[in-house]
Amino acid sequence: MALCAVSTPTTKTHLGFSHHNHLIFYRTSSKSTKTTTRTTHIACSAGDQKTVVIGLAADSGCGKSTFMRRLTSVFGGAAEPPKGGNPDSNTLISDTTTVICLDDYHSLDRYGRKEKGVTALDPRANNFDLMYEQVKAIKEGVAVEKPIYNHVTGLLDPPELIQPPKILVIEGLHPMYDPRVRDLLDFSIYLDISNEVKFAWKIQRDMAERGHSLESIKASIEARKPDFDAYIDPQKQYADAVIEVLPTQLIPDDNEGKVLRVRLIMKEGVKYFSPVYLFDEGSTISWIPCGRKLTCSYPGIKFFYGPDAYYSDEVSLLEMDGMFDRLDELIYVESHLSNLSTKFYGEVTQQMLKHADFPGSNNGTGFFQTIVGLKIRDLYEQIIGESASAPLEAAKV
Ligand SMILES: Nc1ncnc2c1ncn2[C@@H]1O[C@H](COP(=O)(O)OP(=O)(O)OP(=O)(O)O)[C@@H](O)[C@H]1O
Ligand SMILES: O=C(CO)[C@H](O)[C@H](O)COP(=O)(O)O
Repeated sequence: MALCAVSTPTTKTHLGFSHHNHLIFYRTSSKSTKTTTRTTHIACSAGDQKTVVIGLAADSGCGKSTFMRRLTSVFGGAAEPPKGGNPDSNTLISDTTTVICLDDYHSLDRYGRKEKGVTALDPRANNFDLMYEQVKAIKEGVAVEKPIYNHVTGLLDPPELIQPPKILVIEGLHPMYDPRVRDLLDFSIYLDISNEVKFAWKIQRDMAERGHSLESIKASIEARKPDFDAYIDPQKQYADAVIEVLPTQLIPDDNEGKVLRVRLIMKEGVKYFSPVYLFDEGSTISWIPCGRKLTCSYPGIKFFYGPDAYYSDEVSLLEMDGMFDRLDELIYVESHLSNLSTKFYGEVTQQMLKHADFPGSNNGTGFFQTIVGLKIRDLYEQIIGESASAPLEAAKV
């Protein structure tokens, strides 16, 4: 029997069951907008299957949801909000994965933040103790009652029960900010969207789809920038993979943001993760695949691959500038990449075709997100394979 710590942010006390049917005792407390936690230590049995924890960091509106849809699709099955739960829940559950949004750990609601003059990006508006306790509990196979931040009302709603899944993805502003939470991650990704591109995407969504004015979009980006620079951006140094999205270099002075230069930065020496390479591992290669086998209209497509340094780490860099004209021809590019962790020839292309309507499907954002999704599946299978063989090895000794 292990000693389990379960922390929740409400005043209810009740009993529940983990997905392995172990009895769990929840004891909780809260103050309206500033959440306090009470931790109850109880005897409980941790699950026999480990939950693999993945962190995905990015600013708001930078493609986290789209990435999550691509990732869960790699594992099969649709991701849905918890059945019969709060319609404004931010959680998505599929057979294999549960994606929780770290906005749920805002300790100050919209009104509390306004009163105190802090943004949601400020660590003071977030409860890292609770985030740590709950991610740790889930990793150990124990269900938790996680708060819900309601984006419609701007308030904290009553919590929802989260059962330990095979893969837990924690996505949001701060998955790598707190060292305790960071240490729980089996793999981490940072979506690094340059200011120019972020602005173009925000205009596309918030102006075209949500009726905001250009001035209000500019003002909101400017207002978030100091805290973004101070608390969000530095997390990329800890990421195992970074997807960096920049304006194209193929069109001089382009400011439309339609053609993108996307860089997949993959840390070397990460357990269970071997970087993807183009043609020849470790060499430096510039490749223009346009011609007989790949249709390219203006401004074309350019790939780059090579070793590089990122902060103090050795990395492999794979870069794609430009747009695909025909997704079915992507197989030509795929066949020149190695270490993709696909299960059959053409799996990346198949995934891309399956989600051709998702944002970024005709450029490196969708392509690299799909590749990272496959690498995460591979990492998960290696971890599970290793923990399944560990008891056998121990028995042999
Ligand atoms: N790869 C992409 N290419 C072009 N546009 C994109 C891409 N990814 C995202 N976008 C744009 O950004 C918007 C937000 O994307 P998404 O919902 O995936 O981001 P998010 O980080 O989950 O946002 P939020 O945190 O605000 O919920 C999309 O509606 C789309 O307009
Ligand atoms: O940065 C964000 C992460 O999604 C949001 O701005 C933050 O969660 C606050 O949300 P809202 O604007 O709905 O109060």
